[in-house]
Amino acid sequence: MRFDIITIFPEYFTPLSASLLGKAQDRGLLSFGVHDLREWAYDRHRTVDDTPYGGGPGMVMKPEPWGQALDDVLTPGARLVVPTPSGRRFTQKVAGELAASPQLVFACGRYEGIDSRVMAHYSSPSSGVEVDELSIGDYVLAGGEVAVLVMIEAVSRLVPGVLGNAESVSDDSFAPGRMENLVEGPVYTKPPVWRGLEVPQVLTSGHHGRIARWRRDEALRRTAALRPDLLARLGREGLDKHDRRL
Ligand SMILES: N#Cc1c(-c2ccc3cc[nH]c3c2)n[nH]c1N
Repeated sequence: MRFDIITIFPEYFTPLSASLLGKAQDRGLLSFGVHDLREWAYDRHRTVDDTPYGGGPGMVMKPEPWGQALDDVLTPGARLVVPTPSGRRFTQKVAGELAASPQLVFACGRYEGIDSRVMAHYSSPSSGVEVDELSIGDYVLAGGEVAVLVMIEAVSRLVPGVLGNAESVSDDSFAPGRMENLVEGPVYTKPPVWRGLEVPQVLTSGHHGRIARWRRDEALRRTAALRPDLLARLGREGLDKHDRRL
């Protein structure tokens, strides 16, 4: 899977060569291209912003450099992802959708955002590109770079082979299927007792059925306590007969 990022702050993306993502690149599972938008700003000062039409505070990113950059970077079948506080919520389900794309191109806005004609241009059916304006949450950042790091990490770990055999995405919080609309329960490792606190006995019982049941019960309890909004979404069809006993 190919990720391309267009930004005026390429240095934000040096972490991509670290840890999980670095190893996945070395194994040829993922590839990244980080591009400085100013390479497509041809005036002497490499200008990428200007004052907003209609007045108002701040600056808006000019369409011309973005058009040149995206024309060069996008390939057929790519998805263009534009982080914005006004976008569709980025969720585990959306991450799964994006993970199916051969190429994701991320447009990192700054200032008051990117001239809206850029998204309109690439949203037209003739462009052959799918455009997703996405938000990682209801708070305001200074630009799209941090949001892109979040999305890349969430999407990359869903690409087959990126996670080791020991790790699984199917039991993740929010994972489609049995964990959709649920958060994970508590986790434990050695020592069996720490500062007087013991590991729940069921986890050392070796009884896999009981362990699976306990984990689901704990996931339901934690979801009810921490994310009742998700539990409401789960609805009765998402609960099995045992769950309803809780
Ligand atoms: N995704 C996302 C965002 C942003 C965001 C994204 C792009 C720009 C460009 C200028 N300011 C931005 C804020 N703020 N909060 C979110 N959840």
